[in-house]
Amino acid sequence: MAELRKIPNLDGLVEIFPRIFHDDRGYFLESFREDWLTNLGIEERWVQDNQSFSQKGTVRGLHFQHEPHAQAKLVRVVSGKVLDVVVDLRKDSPTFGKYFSTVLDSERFNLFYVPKGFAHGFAVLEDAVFVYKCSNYYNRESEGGILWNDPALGIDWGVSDPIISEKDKLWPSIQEFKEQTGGL
Ligand SMILES: Cc1cn([C@H]2C[C@H](O)[C@@H](COP(=O)(O)OP(=O)(O)O[C@H]3O[C@@H](C)C(=O)[C@@H](O)[C@H]3O)O2)c(=O)[nH]c1=O
Repeated sequence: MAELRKIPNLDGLVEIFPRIFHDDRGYFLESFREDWLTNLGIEERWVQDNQSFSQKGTVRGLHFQHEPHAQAKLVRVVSGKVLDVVVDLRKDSPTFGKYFSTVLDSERFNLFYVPKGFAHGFAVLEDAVFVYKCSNYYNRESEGGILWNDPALGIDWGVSDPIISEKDKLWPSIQEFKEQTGGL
């Protein structure tokens, strides 16, 4: 059985630690079970799987999609190690603007469930193949983000001077985001 852990103080986030079976051949694990989440009352319809590779020292994020294309995500690595980061952008959330980070690695193969309403990103601590399920299709026009290194977020990414896309250098601060949208 996998171990499920709700993240205290940030409602809606769940970390999942699958049971890993090692033997002479290698290892086996269940990398997805719908009932992990439905047992917690979380219903998602996963419609898209994504995979990316990133070199050590990369940061991707912090991303979300606006409604009606908002996405919940179920993220993990298949190789390497990342620091996965989410920021609560839910309009009426008492924890709006708060972040949570957790290490995802290919020893524990832990997964992280990120509901709609959060910005998501990760810093690559060891070259990583990152895979994730999404509950809505990619929609370029609905892409949004906030600036990964906005001092107001206070995120310790564990990398300095990262490899980062031009797009990700230009997202607004959380203050600008809040003024422009009020939240997700
Ligand atoms: C995310 C995505 C990108 N693309 C294309 C657009 C672009 O040409 C190329 C690379 O896109 P990006 O630079 O946005 O990729 P990336 O920075 O890896 O974007 C991802 O970052 C992480 C942190 C997330 O949370 C994801 O939801 C997603 O936003 O792939 C798709 O075709 N489908 C998709 O679902």
